[in-house]
Amino acid sequence: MSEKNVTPMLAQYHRIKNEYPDALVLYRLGDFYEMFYDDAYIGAKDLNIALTRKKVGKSQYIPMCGIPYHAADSYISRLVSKGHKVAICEQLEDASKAKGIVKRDVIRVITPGTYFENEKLRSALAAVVPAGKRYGTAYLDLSTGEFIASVMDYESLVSFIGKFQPKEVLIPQEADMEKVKESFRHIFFTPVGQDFFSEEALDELLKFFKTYHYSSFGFSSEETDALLAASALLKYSKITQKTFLPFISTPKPYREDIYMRLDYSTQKHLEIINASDGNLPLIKVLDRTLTGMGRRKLKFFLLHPLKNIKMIKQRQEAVDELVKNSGLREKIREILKEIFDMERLVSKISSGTMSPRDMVSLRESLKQVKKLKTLHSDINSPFLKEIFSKLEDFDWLTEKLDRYLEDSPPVHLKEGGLIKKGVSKELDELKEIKEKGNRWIKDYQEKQREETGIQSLKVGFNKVMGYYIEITKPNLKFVPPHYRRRQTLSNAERFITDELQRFEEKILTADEKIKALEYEIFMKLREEVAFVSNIIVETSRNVGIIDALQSMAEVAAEKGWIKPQITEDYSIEIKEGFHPVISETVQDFVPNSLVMNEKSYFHIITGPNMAGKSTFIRQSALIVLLAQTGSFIPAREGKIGVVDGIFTRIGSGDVLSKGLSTFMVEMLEVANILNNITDRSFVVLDEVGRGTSTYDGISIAWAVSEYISKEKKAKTLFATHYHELTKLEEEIPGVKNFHMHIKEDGEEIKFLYRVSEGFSNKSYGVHVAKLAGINERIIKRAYEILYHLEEEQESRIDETIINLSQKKREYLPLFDTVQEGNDEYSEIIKEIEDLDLASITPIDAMVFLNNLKKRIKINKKGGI
Ligand SMILES: Nc1ncnc2c1ncn2[C@@H]1O[C@H](COP(=O)(O)OP(=O)(O)OP(=O)(O)O)[C@@H](O)[C@H]1O
Repeated sequence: MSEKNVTPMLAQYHRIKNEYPDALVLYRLGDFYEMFYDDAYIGAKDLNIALTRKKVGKSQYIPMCGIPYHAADSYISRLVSKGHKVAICEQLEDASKAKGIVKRDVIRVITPGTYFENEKLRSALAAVVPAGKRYGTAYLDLSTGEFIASVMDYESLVSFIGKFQPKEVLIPQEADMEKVKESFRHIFFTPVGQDFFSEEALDELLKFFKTYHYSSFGFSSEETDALLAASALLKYSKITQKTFLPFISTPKPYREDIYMRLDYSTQKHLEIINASDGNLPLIKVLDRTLTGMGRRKLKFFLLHPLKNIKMIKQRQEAVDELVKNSGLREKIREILKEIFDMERLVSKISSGTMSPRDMVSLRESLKQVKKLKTLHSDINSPFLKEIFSKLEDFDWLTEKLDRYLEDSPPVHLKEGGLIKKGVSKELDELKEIKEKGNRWIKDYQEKQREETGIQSLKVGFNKVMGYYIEITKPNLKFVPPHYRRRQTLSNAERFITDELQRFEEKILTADEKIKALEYEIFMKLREEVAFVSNIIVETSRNVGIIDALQSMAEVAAEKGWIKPQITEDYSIEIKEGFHPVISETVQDFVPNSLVMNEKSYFHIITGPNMAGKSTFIRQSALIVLLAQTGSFIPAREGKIGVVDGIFTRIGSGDVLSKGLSTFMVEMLEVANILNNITDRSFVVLDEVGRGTSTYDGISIAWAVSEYISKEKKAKTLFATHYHELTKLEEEIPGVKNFHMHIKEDGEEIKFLYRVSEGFSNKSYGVHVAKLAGINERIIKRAYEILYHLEEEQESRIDETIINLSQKKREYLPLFDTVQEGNDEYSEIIKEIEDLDLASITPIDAMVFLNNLKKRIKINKKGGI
């Protein structure tokens, strides 16, 4: 259709759509939001609604689909969760009063990361900008105003995104972020122009927070890339929110150096926040929080265990006091129950979505905070005391809100019924007029009858005429001169007086005026609250900390967990520890102990399938993790030498990215562990090498164990079915063998779930197959094959290992064949020397190695 031929409405639509080519435009038409053209096809398909057509000329039609205005929220969230941007195009004037086409424009663009008011979607935004070998990274949650930024390496970036799980990540258009995208297929990556990450955007950020220099946020000059990412987030939020931006805290530096390393695969393997089918995640067992702020804080604590011993002890003391003083804990819990999600409420203030009911919720929450504050004097632990003392008193505000706001106002702002009597004289008068309108008319009628002596005089009302005084024809001679004629009927005449007219004006407009005036007063009140939103948010975050700490205490008290001793030592000692999650569901869970020190730090754990190996190694990692969050631990006694990170390689897990085999993922994770561990790390390996042939698997498992135990000396628990590995104990002093105890009774075996010293050289895999119900004949045949294989294999592998152990191990035997002095040799050595291990990613390391191997092969053949 040519531009000339389009209807005015369609011309308006095209103008708007041209401004938002990458968004689905929801065009408001009466009670519907309509989508046209390609948007209609997408909308109809993704929302599973009917695709219709709209007549736009004499005989022309365009594709259309629509959603009802009153149910728009659920449709929009479905579109957004599929990764669409949605531009909401509203009518900006009353259609009945508009001359010509109704004015319309986009009032907001909703994207996966900015739909902050939709609780189900849990929208949050991040931005990443490459900065040399590192990344400027920022995160903004518009529903709470939380805003953090940092500069980090690739591994930390992946871990950061894994912890915060933003729904949408802004990246510079030209940046190659394929690797990150591969790891997070459920997150939407939105490329934006370089201007989002520019000096100008940074200036805008500083202006927005009314400061001249970023140092006032606590950032150093080395962290400007973090601020560029933060600037992109602010710019994007402003552009998408258009009119109302929710409350945003000043950006705060995210200091990863105070937290232990917890990479993304470890977060997943340990099932801290989410668990695979049917399992409970750790947080479900630990969550006794009573507020939204507390829930978020607890999640943060669990994903950010501390490294700093002083900070751990501070938190521990707080939890300890709350465990011991159950009266205090109960008082705190009673108060917390009455506190709403203040952070979320405050964020609504500046976005204009705060309803009068929200305001009442905020008022009631602030009153509870005051109650909480009074408990300050009952507290001894310095950390907890400090947090309580930071709670602000909002008496002036709650008193004002009490005076102003009705106790149960309606949800909608423009319905009236929000403001109490005594706030505004004008409002009170208006309300009185409205309330007393009928009474006044009766009185007025009485007064007129008396004054005129006409007993049949009536004061009436109709929509066309308004108020009138009706006098029958015979009485017309008694009508006083100030009555003005309005209408003549067959047997009566209708009049109006100045007084009645004034009343009419008042009463007819009173209702509208009341609503408008109440709205105005409410908006002023909201502005006042907005003015102190920073302090309210600060207070509500402290409420969150109190809630998270009491939750830890509640769990510890209820389950009889103990306070571990936290030390600077290398050693870890856990007496009778149990798995915090599995022990909840398994009856008679068998506790197990773990002692690791300089003499025994690499534990190889063997044992049959189903004997409890995985459970034991995971429980140990979880206990260390819990201890370093400041929590109590599920054990009889515990002494934890602080670790700098927990690294796990467990099971096949879910495949990080499509296109990579399970074995490749396994090796990537192992490579990451080997690159990043130190002697202070805690490593958990479950069946490394399982995903390939037995010989390859054993060789890799052997070499990895040797490297970790000899070179890195990281405390490691390695569960394996490769019994050959138990020979490492003879070679490396810190390596010790353990096995899962079982009881054999003829053909039957019984799992005791007890970890004992020494090794077990049987897998009982066929036995487990039998337990699973596999046909007796197949089981018999499997035993036959097994005996045969065992005899053959044992002699071969043993021989190899004995030979190997007598030979000095070289980690780069590949170069034996490349002669020194050879150019290729020097080049290869130089490339290895130049390689920055701290910044190379596992996948790049694999590619690099592969390349070297190829070149060496060629060299061997006499090539080059
Ligand atoms: N300490 C324990 N006390 C009681 N039951 C336990 C204990 N540890 C494990 N179990 C039970 O045994 C089951 C199997 O445990 P787990 O997966 O740890 O065995 P595994 O040795 O790692 O097996 P596989 O080698 O086949 O992976 C658990 O799901 C649990 O029901």
